[in-house]
Amino acid sequence: MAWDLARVLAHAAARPGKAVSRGLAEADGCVLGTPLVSPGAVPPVDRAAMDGYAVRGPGPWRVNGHLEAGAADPGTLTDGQATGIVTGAAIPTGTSSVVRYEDAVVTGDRLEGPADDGRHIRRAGEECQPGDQLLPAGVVVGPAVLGLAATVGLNRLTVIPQSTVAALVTGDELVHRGPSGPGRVRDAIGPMLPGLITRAGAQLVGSGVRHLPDSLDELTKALSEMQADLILVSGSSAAGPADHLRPALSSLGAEFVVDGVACRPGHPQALARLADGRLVLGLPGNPFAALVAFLTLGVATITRMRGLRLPELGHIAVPGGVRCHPTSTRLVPVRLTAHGAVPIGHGGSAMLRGPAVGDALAVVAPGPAEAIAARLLPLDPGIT
Ligand SMILES: Nc1nc2c(c(=O)[nH]1)N[C@H]1C(S)=C(S)[C@@H](COP(=O)(O)OP(=O)(O)OC[C@H]3O[C@@H](n4cnc5c(N)ncnc54)[C@H](O)[C@@H]3O)O[C@H]1N2
Ligand code: MOO
Repeated sequence: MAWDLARVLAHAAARPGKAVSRGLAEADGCVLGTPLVSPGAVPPVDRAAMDGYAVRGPGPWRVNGHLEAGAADPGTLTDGQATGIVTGAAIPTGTSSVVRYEDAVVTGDRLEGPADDGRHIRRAGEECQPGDQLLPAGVVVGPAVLGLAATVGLNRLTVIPQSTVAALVTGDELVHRGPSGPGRVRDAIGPMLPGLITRAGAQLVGSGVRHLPDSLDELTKALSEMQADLILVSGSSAAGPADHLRPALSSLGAEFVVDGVACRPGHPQALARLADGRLVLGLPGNPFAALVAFLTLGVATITRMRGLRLPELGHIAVPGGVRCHPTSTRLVPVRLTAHGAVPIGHGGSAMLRGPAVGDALAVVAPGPAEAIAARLLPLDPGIT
């Protein structure tokens, strides 16, 4: 299956989560399920934009007191009156201007200074009016959205919650500390998965990445038991005697959405749906191939679960050219420069050196010779 089609099918196969109401702190990283509408005006009243004196009419003025930031009733000024005020405090009724401390000349209770009408005043409703739609549904909730929600007085947001992802790393040869050696391969996929899952906008469930031996029974049991919207399984995607993913999926009656992708690396990746709707993503055991598979099918499914559209990938020039594969899409680690993308090598399917120093992957369409342009797939799935 062509790489682009596999991505689209993976996106279409996932179900968007149902919108729920969440407190602001718990809504971080979720997607707005309904538009963010301001219940009131912001600011609710006219406020001082600078520390100084609220004044009325032309100077000089007589200073009659000082307003604290939390003063509930700022009172009223008459012509020729001034009151000390702090940034953000409600201004007294009748205020025509605020004179900054650094512009003020104070002699006893007499104040002089520049006072253009309306200067240094934040008007009520200047940021928004009651009922204004500030953000549409489908926006990812980040720090600024949380701050905005609080500014307009909201305590909760309606959001599509993060989807849940479980991660299984298989392989009898894998070790999790120290170097590789004869009969030992250091697990390089397990350490990548939590960050990839979180950056993609999902939540790793269980007690983190789970390690399984090459056993059909154990894999089948784990797949039938793990409660998550998406289950990642690395290292049993090919056709060898220890590659149990496809037999396990068959025994569970799973239906394949994608069964192999025409891309290099990562061609054995697969996505299947279990009878109860949970999705299972097979990540090839070669570490760069596993990363490519997560960025291809994993990100597409999580994107849909978040209620988001599959982002279009932008095009970039590859001025030095990059070799095409005749029938498969190539995913090539590149550095981004002012002139375009530059392949950086070390992009073999068992290597992570290229992607670790790269800024992105160039998506090189199949073709007979060399490409001088490609699309860009972010290596950080949090970047769209
Ligand atoms: N007869 C075929 N053999 C292979 C094919 C094929 O189509 N037909 N495809 C090759 C490609 S391409 C890939 S990629 C791998 C996929 O293999 P599996 O997903 O079954 O994974 P393994 O066989 O267990 O491992 C392959 C390779 O990767 C190393 N590995 C596995 N897990 C990890 C890990 N967590 N960290 C680091 N390295 C890992 C493992 O030791 C093997 O060297 O199959 C090819 N063969
Ligand atoms: O295509 Mo495999 O997925 O190269 O390593």
